[in-house]
Amino acid sequence: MSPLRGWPSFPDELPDFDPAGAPERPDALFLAWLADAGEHALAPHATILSTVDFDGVPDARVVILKEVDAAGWQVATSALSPKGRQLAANPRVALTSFWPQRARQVRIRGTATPATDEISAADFRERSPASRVESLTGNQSEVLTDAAELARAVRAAEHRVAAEPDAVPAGWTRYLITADTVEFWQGRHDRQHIRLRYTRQGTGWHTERLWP
Ligand SMILES: Cc1cc2nc3c(=O)[nH]c(=O)nc-3n(C[C@H](O)[C@H](O)[C@H](O)COP(=O)(O)O)c2cc1C
Repeated sequence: MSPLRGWPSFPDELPDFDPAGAPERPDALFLAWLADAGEHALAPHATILSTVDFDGVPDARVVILKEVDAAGWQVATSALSPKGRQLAANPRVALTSFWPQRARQVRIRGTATPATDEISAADFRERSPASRVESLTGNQSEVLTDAAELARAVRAAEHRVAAEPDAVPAGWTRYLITADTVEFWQGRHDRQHIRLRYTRQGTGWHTERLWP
């Protein structure tokens, strides 16, 4: 038997989820689950952003959620990065959050829209100096052939952050992800997992249960 089968997926104690009592809006339920996850997990606001590349092939990576409200889910990245270029060509995305300590998954499908330059710049300036250095270092996801070149670029970025604390790298962008569907999955040990999907309908949301 594969040794991978031995690992437990979820803790013994799982939270309950009553879809009948779920809020009318998915952002409200997401925020409630996020707050709950924050009491049990590191980085509950880390989520997987899936995009589609120029050949129609899916791509995915972890990003941090910056804001969630009735408008949607916000993330930030460089528009010059692979994912940024993919978003410019095809704004259709998915977000997937997974909180194993609570046996909860949320799947969002929607569209990403870049925020204004002012909002994106403000996002960047709120970041810690270390993460500003990281972004100002640039060349994200390019092939690194010489580690010394990275060290030089990091030093240059550190000098820049110290000399120009308001500097914003070209392309830094906040994206608002407007959801079309949001599905909440609550795992259960009896495998009768509880799934509730919200689908946008006019100005409101339609909800339906899904089979496990
Ligand atoms: C916990 C965690 C949080 C991350 N947060 C972000 C983020 O908010 N924005 C970002 O651009 N990359 C973030 N990254 C890095 C991305 O996963 C990815 O490596 C990078 O953005 C390059 O992706 P791309 O080549 O698809 O553009 C994070 C990675 C981890 C593991």
